[in-house]
Amino acid sequence: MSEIVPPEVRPKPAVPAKPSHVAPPSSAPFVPSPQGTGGEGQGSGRGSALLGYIGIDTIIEQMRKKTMKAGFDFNIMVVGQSGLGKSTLVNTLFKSQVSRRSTSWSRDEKIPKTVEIKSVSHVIEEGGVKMKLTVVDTPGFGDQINNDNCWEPISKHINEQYEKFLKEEVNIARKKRIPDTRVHCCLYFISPTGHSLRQLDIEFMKHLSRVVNIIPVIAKSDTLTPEEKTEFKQRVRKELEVCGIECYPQKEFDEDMEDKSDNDKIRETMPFAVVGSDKEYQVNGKRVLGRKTAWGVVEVENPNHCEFSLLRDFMIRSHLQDLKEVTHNIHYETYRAKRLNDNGGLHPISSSGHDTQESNL
Ligand SMILES: Nc1nc2c(ncn2[C@@H]2O[C@H](COP(=O)(O)OP(=O)(O)OP(=O)(O)O)[C@@H](O)[C@H]2O)c(=O)[nH]1
Repeated sequence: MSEIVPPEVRPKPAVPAKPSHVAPPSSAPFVPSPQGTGGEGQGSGRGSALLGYIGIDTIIEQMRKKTMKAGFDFNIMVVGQSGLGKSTLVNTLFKSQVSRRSTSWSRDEKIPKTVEIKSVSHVIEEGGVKMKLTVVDTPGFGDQINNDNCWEPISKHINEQYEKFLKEEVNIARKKRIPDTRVHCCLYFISPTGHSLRQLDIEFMKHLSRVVNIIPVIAKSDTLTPEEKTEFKQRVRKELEVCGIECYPQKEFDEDMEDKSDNDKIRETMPFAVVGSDKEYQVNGKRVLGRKTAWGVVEVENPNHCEFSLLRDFMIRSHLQDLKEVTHNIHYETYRAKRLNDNGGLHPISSSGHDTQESNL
């Protein structure tokens, strides 16, 4: 395949791009015939398998290379009362110390009585692909005596990231690649009470589901029996429906029937009943992540024990890109449209003739 040349110096292509396994073209220029048999009759002598070959099928490879070079950003926010296993689950998820435990934050520190938001970034590499994972933690959420409006600082933080992105976007000399600090996914930890959602859970999800992708999880599900778990999950789904709360993946954004059928299965499984642990144990000769109890090891990645692996596969393997797209195309777009609309739709020009958009956003 030909070398990548910046657009300014790139000559007009005489021969379309081809995969490397294709023999080099003859010196004759490529002239597509009306029948789509390019090169035919030009004395090229190429095999019939190459006739009409344009090279569209190399687009995926081109995109893969570009994306690999640029790398991925993925930002997860974890929200829930203290002690529900947020740090443990995030550590389990990426099998590395990616949550706040890896920073100077110490377990002995007193839990702050206000919601303080902290971000920690790590670069994870797998199979040559780099991903910058940022975990946004919200210690102190719901830990106050009066938890009214405790979702507000979280909502403010999410909107601030949209605002940052918007400011970069409307800049005349904008960066080639705008740093993305927007929250792509919010894991909301539900306490494993076995009863129902608390008012705080409902309030949080009601307000935040409109601005961010929420994935609810039942924390520490090893503390529930299988029957209790099933009933609790059903009750939570019903409550969410009654309250009109749409978690991710939202029905209205299913793109086609295949998408709908895949997402329906996920919606029927939610909220994921998870168990977290970053400790390994020997089970049947294999090392597994688990929680050792007096009755045996709860295997975190065993789907018969909990839904951690379902959550991981869903969030990382099947829906990571979609989480980012919904964030950009729906949540950010809604923020952007409202913000620019509030601003009169146009950037006001100051008396000096300068665009005042910076000061007005
Ligand atoms: N039974 C059980 N215990 C868990 C689970 N996950 C974490 N724990 C334990 O719960 C305690 C609190 O876990 P953390 O991960 O620190 O909880 P957190 O939500 O990050 O808590 P804060 O840091 O206070 O916000 C630790 O002792 C963990 O070992 C789980 O799935 N099941």
